[in-house]
Amino acid sequence: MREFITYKKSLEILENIKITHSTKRLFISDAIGYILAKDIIADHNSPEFPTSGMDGYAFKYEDINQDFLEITDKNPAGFVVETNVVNGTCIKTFTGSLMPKGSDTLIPIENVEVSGNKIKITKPVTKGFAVRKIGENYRKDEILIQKGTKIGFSEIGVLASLNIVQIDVYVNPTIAVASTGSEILDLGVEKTNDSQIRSSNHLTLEALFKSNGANVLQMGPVDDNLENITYFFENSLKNADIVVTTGGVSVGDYDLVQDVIKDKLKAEVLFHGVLVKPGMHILVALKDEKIIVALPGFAYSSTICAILYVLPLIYKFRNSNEKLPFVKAKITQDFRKSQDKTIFTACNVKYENNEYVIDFVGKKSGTSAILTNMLGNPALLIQEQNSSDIKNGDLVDILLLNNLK
Ligand SMILES: Nc1nc2c(c(=O)[nH]1)N[C@H]1C(S)=C(S)[C@@H](COP(=O)(O)OP(=O)(O)OC[C@H]3O[C@@H](n4cnc5c(N)ncnc54)[C@H](O)[C@@H]3O)O[C@H]1N2
Ligand code: MOO
Repeated sequence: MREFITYKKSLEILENIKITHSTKRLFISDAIGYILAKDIIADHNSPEFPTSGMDGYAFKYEDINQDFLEITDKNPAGFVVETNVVNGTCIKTFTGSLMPKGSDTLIPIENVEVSGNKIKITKPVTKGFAVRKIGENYRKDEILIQKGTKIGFSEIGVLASLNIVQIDVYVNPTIAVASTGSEILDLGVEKTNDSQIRSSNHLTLEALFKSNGANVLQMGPVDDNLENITYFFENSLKNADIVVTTGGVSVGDYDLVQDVIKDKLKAEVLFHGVLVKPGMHILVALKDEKIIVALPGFAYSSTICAILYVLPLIYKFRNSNEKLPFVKAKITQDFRKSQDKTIFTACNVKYENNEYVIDFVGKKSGTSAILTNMLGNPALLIQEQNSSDIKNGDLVDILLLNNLK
């Protein structure tokens, strides 16, 4: 009989798996979604010089009460004006232009009357008005983006403003994915008997892993015999960091995946069986520093276990500060604790009045085959192994699923 470990213990084992990280250099626009491998530090102030934030006239604030100021020059953005501002004068200056030497304040065009080459200030401003100070945006030597950050649009903008063309990122893991089972058919393959079903698992997992930053080698449904499954593993272990399968890990006569992992590959099994629902038959093993995650065949079970176990491995390979989005939520009905396991139940989630609220409207109950329960705006209600029944209005733990799509 296999020994089933607690969910907590299984996470500790996963946490202790050692991973060697590697990095590569990418052009910034190609790095979207990757994890930064080195801090980004500003090598200059931004702006480097006092810069105008509006269109108007640069002048000395001490002249604010003068009847008129003489316009002595024009100062378009992209040029450096030679003329200095002296008392009694101003220089027409535009948004993005450097403030001319001698000036300290900008009076917007809306605040003056112009006659000939003179302006009269009709609506005064405070000293330094509309002048962007040196370092307003960032200061030289400031750490602007920390190692471990996921690169998105705002990071790309900051990198471009620093004139950084390429950055070092962590290499994303490659995951080989396959589904097993003699009853499962790939898309488009014709049914030859009533017990055959369409394989959804391999494609659900490909989507999940890709949306979370992994490269996927899609191996499709694998014919359910020892030879094919062994060949699949041997081949995939050469080309991937993680190999994920579905099916063939429980207690049936035809549960061949576990036999191949244990007897043919002689992989080091870290655990086979966790006190969770769904997914109690999950098997995690190591083979020559590669990680094997064999998930149960049921569609809901394999998806939940992939979220709980494979996504954290992806985060680990990416050396990122990403975490599964566990939050607290208010439940709107009583909910019984049905088994002595950590239980993950699909629910609907919404955010209202500053809190997450969950319900189970439209959710079907039955076996772990029901993947449609994860459509819409889903979350997972988490009931700890040693917890008791939940009461309407309680604050409960949930995992937000739409953040992972
Ligand atoms: N006597 C027992 N029977 C079962 C137990 C048990 O403890 N004792 N555990 C049950 C639980 S819980 C699960 S989960 C499943 C896990 O079994 P396997 O991992 O061996 O998976 P299969 O038997 O191959 O498939 C289970 C189920 O899922 C369907 N399936 C399989 N592959 C796919 C796919 N690619 N796409 C969609 N659906 C798939 C398959 O048709 C089966 O209905 O074992 C229970 N039995
Ligand atoms: O381990 Mo199964 O996934 O609970 O139905």
